[in-house]
Amino acid sequence: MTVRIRVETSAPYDVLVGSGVSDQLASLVGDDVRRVAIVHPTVLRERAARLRSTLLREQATRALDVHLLEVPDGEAAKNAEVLQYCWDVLGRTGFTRSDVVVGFGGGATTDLAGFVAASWLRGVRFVNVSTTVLGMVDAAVGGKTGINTAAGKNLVGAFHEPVGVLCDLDLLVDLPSAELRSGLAEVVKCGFIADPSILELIEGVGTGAVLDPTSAILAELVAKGIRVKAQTVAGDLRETGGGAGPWAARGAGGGAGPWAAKSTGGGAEDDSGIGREALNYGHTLGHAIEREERYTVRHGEAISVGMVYVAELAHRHGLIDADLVQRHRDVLSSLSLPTTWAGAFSPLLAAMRLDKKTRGDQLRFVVLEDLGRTTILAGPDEQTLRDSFAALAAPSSSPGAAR
Ligand SMILES: NC(=O)c1ccc[n+]([C@@H]2O[C@H](COP(=O)([O-])OP(=O)(O)OC[C@H]3O[C@@H](n4cnc5c(N)ncnc54)[C@H](O)[C@@H]3O)[C@@H](O)[C@H]2O)c1
Ligand SMILES: O=C(O)C(=O)C[C@@H](O)[C@H](O)[C@H](O)COP(=O)(O)O
Ligand SMILES: [Zn+2]
Repeated sequence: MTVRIRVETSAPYDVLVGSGVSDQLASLVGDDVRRVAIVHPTVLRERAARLRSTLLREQATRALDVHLLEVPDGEAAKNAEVLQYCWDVLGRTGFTRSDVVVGFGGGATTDLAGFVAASWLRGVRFVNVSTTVLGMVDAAVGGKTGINTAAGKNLVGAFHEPVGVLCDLDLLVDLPSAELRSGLAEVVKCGFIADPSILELIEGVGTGAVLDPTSAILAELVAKGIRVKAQTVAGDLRETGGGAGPWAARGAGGGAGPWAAKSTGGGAEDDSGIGREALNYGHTLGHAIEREERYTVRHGEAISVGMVYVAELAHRHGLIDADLVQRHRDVLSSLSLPTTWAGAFSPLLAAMRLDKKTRGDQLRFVVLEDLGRTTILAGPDEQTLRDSFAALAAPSSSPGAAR
């Protein structure tokens, strides 16, 4: 069965989820296209060659050049050097504004490919064919593209939407289970910020089915995650805040300008809706962990820890009760995702200051004010930040062991 989810931004597009949907790439590439660049990681070399053959077969009646741009696996592709390599290939092959970039891989690959498409000739069409759970439920949808710099995660990029997204569930069978779990962290995020039925499903069925790449349960969770992402970005594509979307996120932003914090010194901002920033739940600390650990920690693992952190922070500000904090630990650890962290806080605090939600000197965190309802906590005091971090220590913590 193929599920079609519409992303209703100003240039709407569909996300297709199902077995074998990558065969539909030809229909998204368009008729006036002369060249296609498929950006893929090393691990998908053979599958990318197959994707190319299928595309050429479907378009056999006309001239089409399909170039394979192999990039390093994972986060090692999200840097200026690899970006430059992609630009060089596009230049050499005469890529024009009517040609198409295809991101074929996980979130790291589609973030890079999207930024290649956003920057080449100031913007060419692109399609994502996502191959990881994390990519399907999150990275491939919504048009955030970019790379890392030495200073931090995703610090250079652009909003540039794909013209379509294909989530081929057949591709998940080769995905290492640690990667699958990492992707589920973003699904759990969607459960806490917007759709608690996700949490109920995970809690109700047991992890066997959830972690089985061929299960109907996983397919359902992927579709639910995409719906949250699609509806959230539809209301606030460029993360300017507000736009009380269907998920009723509340907090900062809105009419008073996106960074008009309504309260300082650790207050929950209060306005008409936090819009897209809700999707950053757990990411302030999570991105800092990724950077400090030189990207040896998976994105989903880092944000798993980050979600427990902001749950602790919200609890210390009287926003949520201890049971809801514990629910974070329970659901994430049931998926063998990390909920503890050891190590120094100061470098993480320094990295968090470069988070994109920061305004001036004021750190801003996405927190829950209830299950399924987010707000922004602006400028919490440093002691509370440290106390919440201390709560991440494992019961018998030794440095480096509590992951
Ligand atoms: N743009 C966004 O909105 C957005 C949203 C969430 C995450 N992200 C970004 O996405 C990235 C994480 O994405 P990810 O978890 O997909 O990681 P990833 O792209 O690094 O992929 C994980 C690993 O799995 C390999 N892989 C990919 N597909 C495979 C398959 N089908 N079979 C076997 N191996 C496969 C990759 O080569 C890589 O080594 C991070 O850089 C994160 O910042 C972006
Ligand atoms: O789509 C969004 O918006 C998100 O915040 C989704 C996140 O899961 C994702 O990791 C995103 O790349 C983070 O964006 P950033 O702006 O904090 O770099
Ligand atoms: Zn993320």
